[in-house]
Amino acid sequence: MDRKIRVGAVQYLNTKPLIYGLQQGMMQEELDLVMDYPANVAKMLIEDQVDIGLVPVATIPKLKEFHIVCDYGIACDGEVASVGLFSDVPMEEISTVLLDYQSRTSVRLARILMKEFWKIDPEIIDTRDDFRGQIKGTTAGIVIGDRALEQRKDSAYVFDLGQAWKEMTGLPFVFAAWIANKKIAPEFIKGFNEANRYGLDRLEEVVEKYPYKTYDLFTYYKENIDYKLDSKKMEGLELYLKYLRQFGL
Ligand SMILES: C=C(O[C@@H]1C=C(C(=O)O)C=C[C@H]1O)C(=O)O
Repeated sequence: MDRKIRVGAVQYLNTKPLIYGLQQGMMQEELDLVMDYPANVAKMLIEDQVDIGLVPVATIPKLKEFHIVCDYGIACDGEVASVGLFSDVPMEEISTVLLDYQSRTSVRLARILMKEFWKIDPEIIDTRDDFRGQIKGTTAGIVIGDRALEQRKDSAYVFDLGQAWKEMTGLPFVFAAWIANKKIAPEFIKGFNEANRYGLDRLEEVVEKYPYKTYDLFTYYKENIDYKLDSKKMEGLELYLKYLRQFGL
């Protein structure tokens, strides 16, 4: 390709280590970076406004062509901390669940867990804009990203979706991966992997650059988010995609 590759990334804290190298100037001749929340990055990739996006994996079935172009993504093996079902009341008293408009993967994961694992059948409502103020009484909500790290302080009950998936399946879970909607040159992929690794190898610098008081970022980056997309993660991803087909999600 003789133009720059257009890359869409997510504006959450969990993405900072992956794009730190790019933001330090790596690959600046080869790519342009735009940032948005996950559902919008998915839309950009589907509509070909970007060539590669850090997109929710629930986008995969919506693409005519897809290639996972990086060894790193947003995944977990157990508690993820930033994706939860937040509630004032115990699980069995929840009447309504609001679904985060910024998410494509976790909202579908929540539907799977409610049916197969938690065995609850509340009213489910899609949201369009900030809805966190409505999480009260028997109305619970699925919240993702930095807003979920904040919501942990506001809700009496936090049901972690990474933890629930692990308990149900014994597997890790992949939320988002760098996915291209067309073939990308191997030299670009090699450089892109190195750029992703740059920040992961320098977490102290990343944390220093983006200080955050609400949640300990070392815990988040080292114990909650698990960035390497190894074969066990791919097994978790395959199983999730199978559930999406089974439930028509
Ligand atoms: C773990 C997270 O994964 C995110 C969850 C996504 C989704 O639900 O669609 C998409 C991208 C990821 O950034 C998070 O942001 O908290």
